[in-house]
Amino acid sequence: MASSGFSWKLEDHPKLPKGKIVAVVVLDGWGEANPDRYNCIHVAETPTMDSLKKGTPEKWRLVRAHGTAVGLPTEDDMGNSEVGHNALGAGRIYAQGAKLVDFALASGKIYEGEGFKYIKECFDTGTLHLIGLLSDGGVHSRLDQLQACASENGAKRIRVHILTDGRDVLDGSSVGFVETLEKCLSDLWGKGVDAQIASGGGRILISWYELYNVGCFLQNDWDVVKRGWDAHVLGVAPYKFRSALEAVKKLREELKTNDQYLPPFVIVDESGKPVGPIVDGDAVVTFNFRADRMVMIAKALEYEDFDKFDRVHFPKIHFAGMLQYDGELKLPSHYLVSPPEIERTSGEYLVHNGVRTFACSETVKFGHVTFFWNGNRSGYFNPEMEEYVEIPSDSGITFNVQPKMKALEIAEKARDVILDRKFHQVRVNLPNSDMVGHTGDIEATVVACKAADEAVKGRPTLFRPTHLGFAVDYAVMVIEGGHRVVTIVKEEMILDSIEQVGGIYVVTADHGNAEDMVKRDKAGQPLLDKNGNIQILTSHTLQPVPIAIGGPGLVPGVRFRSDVPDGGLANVAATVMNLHGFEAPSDYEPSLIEVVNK
Ligand SMILES: O=C(O)[C@H](O)COP(=O)(O)O
Ligand SMILES: [Mn+2]
Ligand SMILES: [Mn+2]
Repeated sequence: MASSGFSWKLEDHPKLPKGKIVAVVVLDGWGEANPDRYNCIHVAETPTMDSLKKGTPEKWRLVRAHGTAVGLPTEDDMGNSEVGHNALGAGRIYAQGAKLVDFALASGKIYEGEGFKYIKECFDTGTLHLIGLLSDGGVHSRLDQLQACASENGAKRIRVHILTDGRDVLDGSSVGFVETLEKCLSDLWGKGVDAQIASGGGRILISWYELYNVGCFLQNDWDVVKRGWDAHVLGVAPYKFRSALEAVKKLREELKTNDQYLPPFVIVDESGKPVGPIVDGDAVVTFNFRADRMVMIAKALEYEDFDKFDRVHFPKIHFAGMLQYDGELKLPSHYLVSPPEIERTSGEYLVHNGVRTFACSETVKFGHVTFFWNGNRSGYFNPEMEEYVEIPSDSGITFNVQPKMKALEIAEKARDVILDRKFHQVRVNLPNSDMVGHTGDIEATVVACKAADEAVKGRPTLFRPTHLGFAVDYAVMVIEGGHRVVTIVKEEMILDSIEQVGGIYVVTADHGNAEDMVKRDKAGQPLLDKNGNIQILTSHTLQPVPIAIGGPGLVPGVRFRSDVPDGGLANVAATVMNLHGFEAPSDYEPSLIEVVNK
């Protein structure tokens, strides 16, 4: 590094001071869209975010959070947490997994790589198994890429193990995807390839997150992965069908469940035998390009020593990921396409320049605000300068049941850390609008948006005198009618504490979700299904997201520039570096702010 003249040292910003406490708040799945009844952010009471918007255009603006602005193939690609947090933290736009796989397939390079050669060694005598999310959502995987991988690769026997989506795509779309895939596999029969779907189940029931290990408490649901293992690898599941189409149709109808939550099933032959368990000598490819829902199953498929659950049988296979999912762990060790090499992220620079950083979210978004933020890198850059805290998420429920999730706990943690003044950057992700938006429950999503908004700033709450013991520091006594005494306890949250320490805040989001909960036609009108019901949109959106800056530590004259109208999430890193008193590296996307004389 030194010989190339590279240095981690950042230039001082000519006008902005160092040492301010900067709160960076990411509202997950919080976009800006026209106000109507399906815009849960609009319907919810969100006084904090509404008041920030009043700072338009100097202190509040919109930034692009989808498509090419975050390294996705086209402008029809919605944003997602991985690419959104990558852009926020890395300050540059990297071609992301979806795009890299497209390139590799189009150029044929995928078949020349080490990963493909490795799995090909099994093709003469073994089966090629493809495991992943059956979807055209483009967030974790894409159906057209799966089809391309299944076709003309030289394998003589192929078994596909599907996870049905219903989250990045409409619920019920699994049926059409299975039809398309079955057609593609039956075309292969014509070419002498024995190809069929062998097992499946809903993505939430058999694939789960790994949350990246920084030595904190990790809450991974290995039972969920075991259900996937049993179905895909052992061929054991509570439901058996002769075809995948029958499976998804019947399970949806009979259990009244949706694609996300279909129980595990296996496909059996006429004698009731599973058609595609994974056995010694087989090749396995997990075809998701995105890591988080594949890392745990990848560990189970790869590690000789494994104690998370009883695998019953650990077949000797050649296993490759579509991408390498964790560069630190080198997991999997074989992969078809190299992942984006995201380096010199803002987090790493800031730590090298003396900025102490704290990051926090609850389990379901903890990896987003750490691993994804840091360019898909697990662990600390410097444990002496950083602390990452994971608040355990509720488990075993869908988040519409508890839409407030852990927003308050995350905000309280951030508040305490800000008031402690030990860290310069306090970064949080508030998951509510995204996680509850994904359930498609509009009423619960409204509650979720309100909860996230309250966590950003704080809320006044009425308590009777008997409750005076609680948070009394922030209490205000109010005399009503000369008799009744009511105590208004101000629950202080992130922006209040920034106010107290003279700090700065940056409030933004990683992509849209809760601001639009209905599928629309080209004119923007809600689409109805054949029964006249609106089609609920559980996915992210193509909408831009807000970014607001403020706080007493902001030098007068700081405002959003007007010459970066197309600014996107990747412009946020340079902005935050400026607010810490540094110029961003020259190859970063430009900062969104300027300082004018006041
Ligand atoms: O995995 C999921 O939950 C969704 O497909 C994407 O959501 P995220 O990008 O917000 O994590
Ligand atoms: Mn997200
Ligand atoms: Mn999401």
